[in-house]
Amino acid sequence: MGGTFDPIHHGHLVAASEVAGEFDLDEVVFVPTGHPWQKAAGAVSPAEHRYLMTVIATASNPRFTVSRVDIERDGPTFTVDTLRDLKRQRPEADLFFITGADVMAEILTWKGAEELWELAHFVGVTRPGHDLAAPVGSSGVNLLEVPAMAISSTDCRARVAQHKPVWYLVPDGVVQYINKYGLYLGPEASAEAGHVGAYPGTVPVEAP
Ligand SMILES: Nc1ncnc2c1ncn2[C@@H]1O[C@H](COP(=O)(O)OP(=O)(O)OP(=O)(O)O)[C@@H](O)[C@H]1O
Ligand SMILES: O=C(O)c1ccc[n+]([C@@H]2O[C@H](COP(=O)([O-])O)[C@@H](O)[C@H]2O)c1
Repeated sequence: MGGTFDPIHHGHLVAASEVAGEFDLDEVVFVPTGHPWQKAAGAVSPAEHRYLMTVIATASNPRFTVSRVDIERDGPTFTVDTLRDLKRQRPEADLFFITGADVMAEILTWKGAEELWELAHFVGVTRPGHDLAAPVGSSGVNLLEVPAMAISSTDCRARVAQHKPVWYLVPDGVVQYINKYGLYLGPEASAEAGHVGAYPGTVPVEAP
């Protein structure tokens, strides 16, 4: 499952768990993006924070792992590269790529979209507020209804910035990580609050 995970939340985890159960997957690899070029013109937290929050969130599930392939590759993150890297690392694996309905609707705009269907089975899951459909011209795409989790990373970031709780929207360890590093407060509020490790700023998203 690829994502920016800024931060990872229970919508991601429920989607991954449901797909793993439905398709009897041996492993779900969470792949935090390096440079998510289609994210809104704003900014994305440093990859190491997003990676570590993903590790914390998935640590208790023996079938969940986290890959650094996208954060270690320079340049914009393209799923065609992600899938090739994962296939190189696991030549015997039958790959599935999990997306929510919003992302499924965008796949035809991705780099090398026409090749993607041969590299993995795509599984689109329902997400509140979005219609779920297989992209025109795709092949081998599965659609799955999962328990509705009206949670987004955007909303979690906004809640933290407004000093509202994110308990139970994200795993407890992720709440504590966000507080420890003063994420999503903005650099000034974070420094004033004297958080461990100065807030390292944000990384502008660059289009390819
Ligand atoms: N609540 C949810 N239910 C189902 N799928 C989800 C949910 N939230 C995210 N996803 C899916 O998880 C993947 C990674 O999403 P991402 O990390 O961009 O989270 P997000 O909540 O959409 O973030 P943001 O609000 O910053 O855009 C995408 O395929 C997305 O569709
Ligand atoms: O390959 C692309 O061009 C492409 C464009 C946008 C998003 N993706 C992938 O879609 C997944 C979800 O991305 P995001 O930005 O919604 O967190 C993640 O794995 C991204 O790398 C991929």
